[in-house]
Amino acid sequence: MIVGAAIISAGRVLACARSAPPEVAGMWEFPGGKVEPGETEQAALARECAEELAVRVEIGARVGRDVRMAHGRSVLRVYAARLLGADRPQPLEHAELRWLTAEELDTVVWLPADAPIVTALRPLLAAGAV
Ligand SMILES: Nc1nc2c([nH]c(=O)n2[C@H]2C[C@H](O)[C@@H](COP(=O)(O)OP(=O)(O)OP(=O)(O)O)O2)c(=O)[nH]1
Repeated sequence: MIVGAAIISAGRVLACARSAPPEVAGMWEFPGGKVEPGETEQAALARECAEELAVRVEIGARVGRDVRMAHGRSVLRVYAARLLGADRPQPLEHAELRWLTAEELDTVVWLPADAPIVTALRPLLAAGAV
């Protein structure tokens, strides 16, 4: 299971450009990663957001459906999240971070598996529902 966090603040979602591996460097994703054995999905997201962005997050509702990845062995699941305190994301592992409005979601090239998530996120973001 791969989990991702759609971190939302003031009507924008945080998009992160991968720095590696070369095949996907420069493509955009939600911060996150593999859930480790014995870890809840929420704990995995909190850990990954701390490692990748140096922020604390509160995890909310699921966004979109589970997406089976190309090789069929893992699944991508994304949750809405919000920043805690005055924490501000830093690109500790990513090439670049951008805050995107609903209208700007298509201005970056997302990893292919993220397409249905982005489609589900767009109306939620536009309506201020997340
Ligand atoms: N984090 C994240 N990974 C995604 C997204 N979409 C997508 O296809 N993936 C894929 C890319 C990778 O093959 C995999 C997650 O890898 P990762 O490198 O972020 O995970 P990780 O930190 O746990 O991995 P590792 O370096 O410890 O092996 O899921 C997304 O939106 N967020």
